[in-house]
Amino acid sequence: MSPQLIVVGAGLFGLTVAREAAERHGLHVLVLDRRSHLGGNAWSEADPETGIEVHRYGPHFFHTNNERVWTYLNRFTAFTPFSYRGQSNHRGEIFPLPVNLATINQFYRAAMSPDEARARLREEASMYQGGPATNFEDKAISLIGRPLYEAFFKGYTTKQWQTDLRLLPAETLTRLPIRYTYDNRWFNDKYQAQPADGYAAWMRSMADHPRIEVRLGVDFLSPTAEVNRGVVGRVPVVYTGPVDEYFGDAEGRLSWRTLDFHTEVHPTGDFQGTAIVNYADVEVPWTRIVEYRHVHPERDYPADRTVTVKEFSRFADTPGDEPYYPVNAVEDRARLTRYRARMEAEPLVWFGGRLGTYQYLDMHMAVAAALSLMDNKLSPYLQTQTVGDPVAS
Ligand SMILES: O=c1ccn([C@@H]2O[C@H](COP(=O)(O)OP(=O)(O)O[C@H]3O[C@@H]([C@H](O)CO)[C@H](O)[C@H]3O)[C@@H](O)[C@H]2O)c(=O)[nH]1
Repeated sequence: MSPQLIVVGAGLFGLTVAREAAERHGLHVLVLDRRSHLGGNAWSEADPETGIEVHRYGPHFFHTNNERVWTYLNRFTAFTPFSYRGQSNHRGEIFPLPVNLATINQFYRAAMSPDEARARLREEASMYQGGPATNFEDKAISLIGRPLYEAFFKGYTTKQWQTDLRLLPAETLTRLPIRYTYDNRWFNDKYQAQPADGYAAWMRSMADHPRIEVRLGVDFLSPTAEVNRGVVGRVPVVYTGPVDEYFGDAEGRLSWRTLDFHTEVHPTGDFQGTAIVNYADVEVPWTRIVEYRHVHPERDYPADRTVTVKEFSRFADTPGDEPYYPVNAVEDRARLTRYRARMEAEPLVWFGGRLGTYQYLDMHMAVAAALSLMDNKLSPYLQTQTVGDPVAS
């Protein structure tokens, strides 16, 4: 096949673009990924000892309000309903999260009504006397007051980000709802579900098209790769790898958090009774324990064994570290502005996805952004151009 579009990165953004280009425009699309599997960080596989599906790069819970994204993805996988409900271990006691009426009442040893709880948190929050709350700490204190912030957010976020919490953006906090009901679903979205046959099957189904060729283990940025950046300017490229790496760190390294995982198999059918328990206190070195069997209660998993994964967060500063979370501290934002100018000037290259745009994208956001790139930029371009100069395959 002679590629007419090259997609670098086989994550959800890249696969959506590839599929759309193949279907809408009949293009031959070459998808490259330096990893040995599809799906980016959404990849999952069966634990060899128990058969339980484990998300290799940490838990992925699909959720969206976007009808178009939901309808689109249902072409590639069936979904089973799954609403993630959070729990947090604070000083040896389990509290429901995100902060809701049960959390507030348990924390204050009270039986407040929704109105009473609102009034109580308003009173706590009124202690905040600063200016506009634009950073994580100020935002948290101005919303829920210092006691709840210090119990459930300060220690956890310090462990997760290891950055001064006054330098983290407020949006990191506002990913989580605060509710005055007993609802502890993590997300508000209309659709909350898991791919019925797992993430690997979903990703393979997206890539399964006669005009899409996938080559794994190919690093587009390596000059010795069989297809590499030498094609830039001749063939349209959608690049979803790290943007700073693409430009040789010319504007400085963007900071990322990475995760280390500690997997254990236990001789019991249920280790913690739920999919995730967060550990709020800074003295506990891990951020959370994930027990994957609870993500698929409908499956026939072993009754006498279960697998858990402890997560530890740190800066991605060693070669080979996987970038997970853009830290997005003040100096990162300045660097990103300069990278954006370079991205604009790069001929025939469209940047996308979490790594390519340095954005904290959930799965549905990656798909929506890919569809939007097709609608607003790539499709208009492809309709007016003769796509030529196929690269040797
Ligand atoms: O106990 C907690 C939990 C969270 N925070 C802070 O809130 C930030 C946002 O939380 P969240 O988006 O859930 O967490 P994370 O960034 O780790 O996202 C990963 O988790 C899943 C999913 O959200 C379920 O957990 C998602 O798919 C992943 O990207 C968080 O960064 C903390 O700063 C807290 O303080 N205490």
